[in-house]
Amino acid sequence: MTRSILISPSILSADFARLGEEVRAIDEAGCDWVHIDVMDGHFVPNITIGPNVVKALRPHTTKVFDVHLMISPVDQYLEAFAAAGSDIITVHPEAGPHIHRTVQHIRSLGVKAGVVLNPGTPAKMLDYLIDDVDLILVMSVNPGFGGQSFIENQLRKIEAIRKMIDKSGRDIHLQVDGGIDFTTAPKAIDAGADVLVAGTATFRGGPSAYADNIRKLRGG
Ligand SMILES: O=C(CO)[C@@H](O)[C@H](O)COP(=O)(O)O
Ligand SMILES: [Fe+2]
Repeated sequence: MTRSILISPSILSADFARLGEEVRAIDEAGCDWVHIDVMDGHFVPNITIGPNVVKALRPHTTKVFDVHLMISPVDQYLEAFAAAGSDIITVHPEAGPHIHRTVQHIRSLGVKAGVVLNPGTPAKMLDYLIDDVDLILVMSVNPGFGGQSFIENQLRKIEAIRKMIDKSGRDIHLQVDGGIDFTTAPKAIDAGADVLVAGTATFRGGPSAYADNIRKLRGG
């Protein structure tokens, strides 16, 4: 089955001094979504950006803002990220006491809800969430940093989740994040992913290379 592949560049690898320009450059280069990694130095050992930056970037593109929250506790920040212009908010089950309630909360804000599985988290935990999410994200690195190596055994998890999604009959995106490059992208696609997050592989080579990088990641 051929499904269309979406590319969501992680702006973690962009030039932070020129973030607005970088977002416009990946938009013009043909990205589908913009992946925004939010880290708090507590849930993960790195600190990135908050809702004010998301809001400041919003006028630079009309593309989907795919916001990956790596903050704990997460619930108290959902309103701010929704109001800042997020289209999808993706949360880790370990980032709050009640993942099902968190997902319902995100949807109540008029935003699509994603759930993300760390490399050590089994697909099984989706059994009672799959009916309530719009996106499932498989981390193919441990969260916290760009530029890490793809963990190959996550391909089995992607395959298993693809079967769960197809069986559910629901329209759910299956996203993969971490170590996606021109070699690992086709493996993730073959396993059943339809949204690829790529930071290092999109931004490598500077703005003149973005369009080519995105096209190659998509398999073109
Ligand atoms: O969420 C994360 C890391 O925690 C990712 O979105 C990375 O930022 C992806 O970077 P690359 O592995 O593509 O460089
Ligand atoms: Fe991410």
